[in-house]
Amino acid sequence: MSMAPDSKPGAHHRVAIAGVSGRMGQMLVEAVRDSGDCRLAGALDQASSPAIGNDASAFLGHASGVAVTADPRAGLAQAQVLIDFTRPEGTLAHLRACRELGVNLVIGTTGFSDAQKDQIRDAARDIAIVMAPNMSVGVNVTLKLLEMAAQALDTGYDIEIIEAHHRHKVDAPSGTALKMGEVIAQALGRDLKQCAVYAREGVTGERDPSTIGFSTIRGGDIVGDHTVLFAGTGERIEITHKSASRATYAQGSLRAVRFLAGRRSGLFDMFDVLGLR
Ligand SMILES: NC(=O)C1=CN([C@@H]2O[C@H](COP(=O)(O)OP(=O)(O)OC[C@H]3O[C@@H](n4cnc5c(N)ncnc54)[C@H](OP(=O)(O)O)[C@@H]3O)[C@@H](O)[C@H]2O)C=CC1
Ligand SMILES: O=C(O)C1=N[C@H](C(=O)O)C[C@H](O)C1
Repeated sequence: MSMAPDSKPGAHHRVAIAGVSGRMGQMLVEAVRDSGDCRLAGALDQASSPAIGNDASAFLGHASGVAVTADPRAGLAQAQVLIDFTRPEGTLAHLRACRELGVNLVIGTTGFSDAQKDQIRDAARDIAIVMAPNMSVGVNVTLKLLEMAAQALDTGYDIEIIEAHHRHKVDAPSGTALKMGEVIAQALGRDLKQCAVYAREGVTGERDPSTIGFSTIRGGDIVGDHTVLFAGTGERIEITHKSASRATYAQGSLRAVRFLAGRRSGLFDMFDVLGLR
């Protein structure tokens, strides 16, 4: 296996990655390695991870010269920006370290509570953050399509959001499905907290037309499928996005890194990064 250290003298975005041995972490290491303008500058994982102390790119048969550490200060020391795809409690620990050290943050993690989101909003007074439950261009364009569809189909259409993911996913519904619900609810002047229906069982009664329903499928290695169904009388419209590879999330994350360069504070999402607002 060839292990040539990666020097990239011209690269100017110094990127640390949290959850570096995870599905997204590994995809991000590869995307950074293959990019012309980013360089791996730190690699974080849990103290219990067998990867601690190893080179972060070893799984690619390549040496980045960056060892995986569980110490956020060590992992962030050389970084301008951290990309975090972990779990909410991990992201919040990294957020505190980023705030102390003035390191910007790209958050892909999903499953935050409202209180946890408030902590992120507060930290964005001191550092610049891009946070989005889905970094792919396709999903963010789909969100815009949903906004338009919801406005045009505001009466007479029942709205159901169906998502499918791999067997390892721990949160439900997916962050993307919830975001789709929020976008649709906002377009219709509804509050998702009041109108979301997350489960149905037994004698449910007839469907309340003001609700937005969610269905979750978990199985195998499904990367991520989302469908929004607008079911009317005599017709139905389905808007579907299917991910076949996590590379799209990684590429979107690198676009977020470039967007954050030179920004000192503020909370942004992929609509800002992609100019879709
Ligand atoms: N925004 C987007 O575009 C996308 C978002 N996601 C989200 O990203 C997150 C990660 O997904 P995925 O990569 O599939 O998950 P994985 O479980 O494959 O990876 C998570 C990584 O984070 C580490 N980790 C877990 N808990 C903590 C913690 N408390 N502190 C620090 N590190 C921790 C894990 O370590 P260990 O293995 O040792 O537990 C692992 O290295 C999920 O919330 C998912 O929904 C996923 C894809 C796209
Ligand atoms: O856990 C995943 O895999 C994914 N999570 C994100 C979500 O919860 O929406 C994005 C994508 O669907 C993959």
